[in-house]
Amino acid sequence: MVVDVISPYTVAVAQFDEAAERLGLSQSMRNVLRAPKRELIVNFPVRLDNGDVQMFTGYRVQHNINRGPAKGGIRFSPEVSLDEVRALAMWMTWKCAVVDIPFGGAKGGVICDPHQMSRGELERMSRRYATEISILMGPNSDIPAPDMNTNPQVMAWMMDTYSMHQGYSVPAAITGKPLAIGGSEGRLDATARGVQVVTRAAMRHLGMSPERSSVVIQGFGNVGGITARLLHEMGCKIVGLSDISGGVYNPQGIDVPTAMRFSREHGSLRGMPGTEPVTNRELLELPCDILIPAALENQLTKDNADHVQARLIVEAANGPTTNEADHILNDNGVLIVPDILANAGGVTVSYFEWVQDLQHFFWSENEINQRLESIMTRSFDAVLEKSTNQETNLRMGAYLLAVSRVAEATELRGIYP
Ligand SMILES: NC(=O)C1=CN([C@@H]2O[C@H](COP(=O)(O)OP(=O)(O)OC[C@H]3O[C@@H](n4cnc5c(N)ncnc54)[C@H](O)[C@@H]3O)[C@@H](O)[C@H]2O)C=CC1
Ligand SMILES: O=C(O)CCC(=O)C(=O)O
Repeated sequence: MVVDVISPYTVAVAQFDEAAERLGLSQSMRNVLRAPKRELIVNFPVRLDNGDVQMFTGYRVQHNINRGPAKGGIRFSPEVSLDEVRALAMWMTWKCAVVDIPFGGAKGGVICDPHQMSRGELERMSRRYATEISILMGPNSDIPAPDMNTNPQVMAWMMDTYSMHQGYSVPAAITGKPLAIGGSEGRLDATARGVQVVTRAAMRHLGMSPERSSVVIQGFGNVGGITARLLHEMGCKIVGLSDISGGVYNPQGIDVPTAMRFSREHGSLRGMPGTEPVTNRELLELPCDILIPAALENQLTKDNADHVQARLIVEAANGPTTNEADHILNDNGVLIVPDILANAGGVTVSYFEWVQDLQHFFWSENEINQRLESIMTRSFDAVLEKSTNQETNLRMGAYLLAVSRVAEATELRGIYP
């Protein structure tokens, strides 16, 4: 059997090209905005617990820094590749522009399996990776944050390593840190809270009510798990959940706090009592009103898009839908809230964290959540208005807004001759 390998960067570039065409951008501007500005590949040694030394490969890609310092998370996974990091960096550029925060786009990653590493090995790898990319990092140049399989502890090690090299603490060099060292209230929940805000807005647009809406969520980590909790609290019926080990389904509804406890105690959702096991593939095709992919890229493809039963998809993950699937879903009348808008709550509160670190003055959780809600609501409304005026879908509406903002900054700076 021939398996299609879908390049996330090809998906990202095709999305950009369509927006550039609709905006009528000059070929020069397209060339500037399409190309990643900097790509750093690092191979570095880490001592394992058994005394051996293993070489790891990591990346940091800055796609565009015309609107501000490069910003974006760090992913630890065996699947990390330069192509993936490049795509994720490009999506960060448009994401920061959609919500209109003064950052450019970047992303980083290390090829590794953190679930097979001890805490000591993970710390040594995180610190060495931070050292390797410290030539790019800095509060005015490039500010990493968490992404898949990284968390506040990894950010703390990276911040400490960067600060050791400077000779003083530089909390604003990284976001998503623990509160005790300059983290922000609300950052842990921020991506999911943003997903909740746009899901509610999209439901209102479609005339759906939480009490009569069923939800399936793929991925039960920082983004998927907290999104499940928030939508459950909002009154939605969560009927399907999954993690890397597979999915669980109950058409009568899953009690999310119980699922969280079960997952914590057993290491996965597999075997949760009162649920039926499903594969991650089957999960995406379950009967439901709202589908929220919150794990990986390329989950909705030409092979399964026609089988999706949801009428609303909210892309909590980055790049979960291929371009072919996007066309099929649009043709089938499914409303898709695109990743660059849907999951922008995380980077928005990262922006708040950076601002608080720079001014050494911290805000309450209430202030953070209110500001986040206001930015996400304003951005959703702007994207909806743009897509309505331009007679296009929400993804293209978001791209038209984002790309035109980055193009305007580029034009004003006179970056190309
Ligand atoms: N953490 C953040 O602040 C942000 C994350 N995102 C995106 O959200 C997505 C999830 O990230 P996090 O929740 O932070 O990661 P995480 O590491 O906390 O959780 C990832 C979840 O996905 C599951 N998973 C991994 N591989 C899978 C597979 N092949 N099939 C099904 N499930 C699988 C894992 O078991 C876990 O439940 C990623 O696409 C990430 O780029 C987007 C914006 C911000
Ligand atoms: O919080 C940030 O700076 C970036 C989070 C991230 O990696 C993302 O939005 O995909």
